[in-house]
Amino acid sequence: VKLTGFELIRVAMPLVAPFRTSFGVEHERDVLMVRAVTPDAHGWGECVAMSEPLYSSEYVDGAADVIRRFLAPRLLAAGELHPHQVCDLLEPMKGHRMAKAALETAVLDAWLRERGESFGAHLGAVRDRVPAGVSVGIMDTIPRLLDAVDGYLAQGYLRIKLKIEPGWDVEPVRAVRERFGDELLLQVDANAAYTLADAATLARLDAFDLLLIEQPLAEDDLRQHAELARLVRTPICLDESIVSAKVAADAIALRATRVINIKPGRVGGYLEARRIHDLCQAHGIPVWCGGMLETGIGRAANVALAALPGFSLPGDTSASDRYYAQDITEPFVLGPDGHVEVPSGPGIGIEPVADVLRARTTSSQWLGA
Ligand SMILES: O=C(O)CCC(=O)N[C@@H](C(=O)O)c1ccccc1
Repeated sequence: VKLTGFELIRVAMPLVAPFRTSFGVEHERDVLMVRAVTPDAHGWGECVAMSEPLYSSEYVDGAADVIRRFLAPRLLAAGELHPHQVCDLLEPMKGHRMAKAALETAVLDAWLRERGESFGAHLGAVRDRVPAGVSVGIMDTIPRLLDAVDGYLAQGYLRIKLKIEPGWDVEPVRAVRERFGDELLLQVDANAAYTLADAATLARLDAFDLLLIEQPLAEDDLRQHAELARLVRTPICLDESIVSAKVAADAIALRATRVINIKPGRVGGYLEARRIHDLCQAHGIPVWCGGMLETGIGRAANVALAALPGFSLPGDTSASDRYYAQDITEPFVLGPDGHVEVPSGPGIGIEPVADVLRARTTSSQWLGA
């Protein structure tokens, strides 16, 4: 593609309800969107960085700054470039994977729209709809948690993921398992809130036939997760730790993980996400698509990724109304079978609704070639 420039757009996205995890409560997302413009098309990328560096070291103002000052100029200086060259062009700049992912996705989306090829087709999707799981935050009381889970199951979600943290783990999980029965696909996400000293507590979760325990220990605790995996029967799934295919290979070799949550923003983009998918398939490691409360822009690309053959577990590819009363795009909805449809149009196959984007935009900046 021949890039004429990038537009950085910040949008304010109020959440339908506060979303509480082990690192805090979110009421609104301040989302950085990247629009890549070429003479014949434009493409979209959503940066998944949060407002504060709580999930990882990245945060939305930092992502905008590193794109403005260091990353976009390199791509604009390249003139003509293939989307598959973006990660090599940006490699000299260390880290900032969520910022890089947004740029690569926008360039890839523009290139695909020019060619009339869908994101799913390009990545190797084998399905036109994917099973939807839902992430349930930490609640004030167990009755409130049970009501929330009941509501999501009534909407048709096929898998429940419960956020846990020390003090909110065994009892809430027991209550959900007892209330909704043994058939319910149930997993937990600790967001790195535990240490090896908590192994006995985490082992008590083995009683509830969970699909997996997600990221119980710190992001850089690969060896410790391998040790925990010998003390706990439930499969360990890594999220924050898996920042690249290289680290995924180490985690698999160390037996630190038996399932991997793939988040394109965390690993630097959808092309690296596909490399991790391919690596995991080679090792018989199931993967699923994680979520970062994306708007319909990021959601569209995630749903396409979740349609690849190795994505054998429902992902956090919920409907738009899980987080937003009004999405920036036409909303993703849950079908009667608890699945979400993979967009089939060129590129990510969806566009922001112009007047919603305008109404939600808090700032925009043009970075010209
Ligand atoms: O459904 C979604 O998009 C969110 C799923 C979810 O729980 N995301 C968690 C996570 O740790 O995976 C998260 C929430 C907020 C910020 C970062 C991460």
